[in-house]
Amino acid sequence: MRTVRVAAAIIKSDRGLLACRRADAQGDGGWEFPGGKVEEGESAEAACRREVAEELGCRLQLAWPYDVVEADYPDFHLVMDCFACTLEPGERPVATPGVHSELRWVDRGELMDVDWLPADRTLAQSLGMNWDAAFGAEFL
Ligand SMILES: Nc1nc2c([nH]c(=O)n2[C@H]2C[C@H](O)[C@@H](COP(=O)(O)OP(=O)(O)OP(=O)(O)O)O2)c(=O)[nH]1
Repeated sequence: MRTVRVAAAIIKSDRGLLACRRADAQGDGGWEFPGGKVEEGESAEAACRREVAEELGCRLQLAWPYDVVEADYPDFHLVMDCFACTLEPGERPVATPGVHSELRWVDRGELMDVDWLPADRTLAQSLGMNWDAAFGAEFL
């Protein structure tokens, strides 16, 4: 099966983690962490920073490798490099029409209330369990 390599940004602010609702051709889609496909010859971190700039119009400050998530979808195998990120001071994400229909900051206790894409559910669970380790002051 075809493998699709994706990089995703788990962006933390004092309001929680940024969840983005995909604007699919059929309308509103599932919720995801912003990101997209890694291009030929590009590092996953560079792809993560590029996609956040393109889709949300803002710059990441930190981008630490958090996990690599794999999932089998009906038509492809997903390998997704996920980074624990912060925004450069003063940056504010704005949804690009046609890419995301809605943005939402999700706090630790709300992580499992979100209708995540299938690959993101276990990731969200792991983020809830490892919140302090991933986003503690000593880490970020
Ligand atoms: N960005 C992102 N994609 C995810 C997540 N979870 C998940 O299953 N995916 C899947 C959905 C898509 O099939 C694929 C990413 O493709 P994409 O459409 O965002 O990539 P892209 O921005 O480069 O899009 P394109 O221009 O090539 O269409 O990975 C996630 O948390 N973030």
